[in-house]
Amino acid sequence: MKYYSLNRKAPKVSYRTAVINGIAPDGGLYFPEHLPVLPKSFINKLDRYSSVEIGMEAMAPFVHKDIPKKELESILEKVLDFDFPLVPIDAHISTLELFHGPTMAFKDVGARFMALSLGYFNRNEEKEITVLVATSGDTGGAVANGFLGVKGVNVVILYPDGKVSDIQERQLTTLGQNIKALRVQGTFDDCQRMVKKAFADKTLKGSVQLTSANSINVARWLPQMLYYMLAYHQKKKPAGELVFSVPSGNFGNICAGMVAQKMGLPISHFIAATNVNDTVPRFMNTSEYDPHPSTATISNAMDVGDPSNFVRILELHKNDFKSLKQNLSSYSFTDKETKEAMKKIYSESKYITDPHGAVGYLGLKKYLESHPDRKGIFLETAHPVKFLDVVSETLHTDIPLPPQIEKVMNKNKISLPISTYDELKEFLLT
Ligand SMILES: N[C@@H](CCOP(=O)(O)O)C(=O)O
Repeated sequence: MKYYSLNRKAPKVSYRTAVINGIAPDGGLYFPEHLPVLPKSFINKLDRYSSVEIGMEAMAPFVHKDIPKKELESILEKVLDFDFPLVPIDAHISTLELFHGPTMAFKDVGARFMALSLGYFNRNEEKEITVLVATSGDTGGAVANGFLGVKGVNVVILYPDGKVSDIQERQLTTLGQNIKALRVQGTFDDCQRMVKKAFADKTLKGSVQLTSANSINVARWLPQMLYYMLAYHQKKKPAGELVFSVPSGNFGNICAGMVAQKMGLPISHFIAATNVNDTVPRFMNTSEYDPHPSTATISNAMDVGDPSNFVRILELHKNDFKSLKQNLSSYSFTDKETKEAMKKIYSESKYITDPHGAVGYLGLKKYLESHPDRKGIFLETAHPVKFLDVVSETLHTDIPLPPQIEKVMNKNKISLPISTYDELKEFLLT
C-alpha cells in the first residue's frame, strides 16, 4: 500500500514514511492509493470475530509490510484493550460509547495506534522526533497519554487558552516527562494553522524532525474505522444497513467511517452533526467551501472552523458533490438546542450524554424525521465527566469521577503561553 498526497505534488510513500512525515512535503494530506474490499464472508460475520481479529483484517492492508503481522497484532491488543458498548436509547436509536479508554474520548484508539507505530519505527533510531499536535480539547489528552515515555519522541501540544474544559486541560498539562503544552492566545484554528506552518517551514525542518499526531496523520486517522466495524460486531444478525451520526469537528472520525463503508461495511448514510461551527453543513447546502473563524461552544472539541479532513471526504467521493450528497447529510445545532437534547435524553431514557454526543443525537433525530424507516447510531465521543460543569448544571446530577480522571485532578497544570508562530518556532528550536 502506498500513500499519495492530496496536493499531488509529492512522491508516493509507504505507511512508515507517511506516519513519520505526518503531512506530505507539498503540504497535502496523505491518502491510501486504494481501499481494500473486505470479503463479504468476513463482513457478514463480524459478530464471530474478536476486536483484535477485526483490527488485523482491517488495518493490515494499510500498514502493509512496514509492521510485521505479529507486531501489528500486539499493537492492536494494546490499543483495543477496552470496550466500545452499543447502548440502546429508544426503538430506533442507539449510541456507541467510545469513551472507555484511558482519557475517556474516542481519540485514544488512534493516538495509541500512532504512538505504538512510531515507537516501533523508532526502535533503533538515535535521532529524536517531535510530535506536534493542535487540540480543541480531546486530542491533546489522548496524545499525551499515548506518547508518554515513548523513547525518542517529544510531544508538543498546542491548545486554545481558556477554550478547553478544566479536565481536558489537566489531561494535557499534567503529565510532564516528554510531554509539553503550549497555551495559545487564539482559537483551535490558530493552533492548527501554526502546526501546518511549522511543517512548511524549511529552516525548522532542517533542525527538528517533525510529525503530526492530529488526524491528518494516517496512523491517527485510519484506525478510527474500527469503531464502525465494532458497532456491527455487537449487532445480532442480520444487522442490516445502518445510519451513523458523528459529532464532527476536524472530520477525521466520520471520514474513517466512510473508509470502512468503501471497504464493504453496509452503512447506508452518514450524518455529520456539528455545533455552530458549521462550515460543512453550509457547504452541503451551497457547495461553497467557505470556512469561518471558529466560535467557542459547550461542545468545544468540535470548535473547528476549517476541518482538515474534509478534503479526504471529497476525495473519497471523487470530488463529486452529487455522490457526496447521497452519502452525507450535515446539520448544525446551537448550545441551547444541545442542552435541551441532553435534558430530553436524560428524562426519557435516563442516559447522560456529553454535549458532543447530544449534538450527534440531534443530527440523527433530524435525519430520521424524513427517514422514519431507518435505524441509526450516534457516536458518544467523550465521557460526560469531561464536561462536568455543563453536564451537572444542565442535568442537575452529579457524576462520580472515574479513576482515569481522578488521577489528574490534584496535579499541577504546566503550560507556556504563546501568541505567535515565531514563539512556537523558538520553542521548538531550543
Ligand atoms: N476535535 C479535536 C480537534 C483535532 O482533531 P484531530 O482528530 O484532527 O486531532 C480535539 O479534540 O482536539
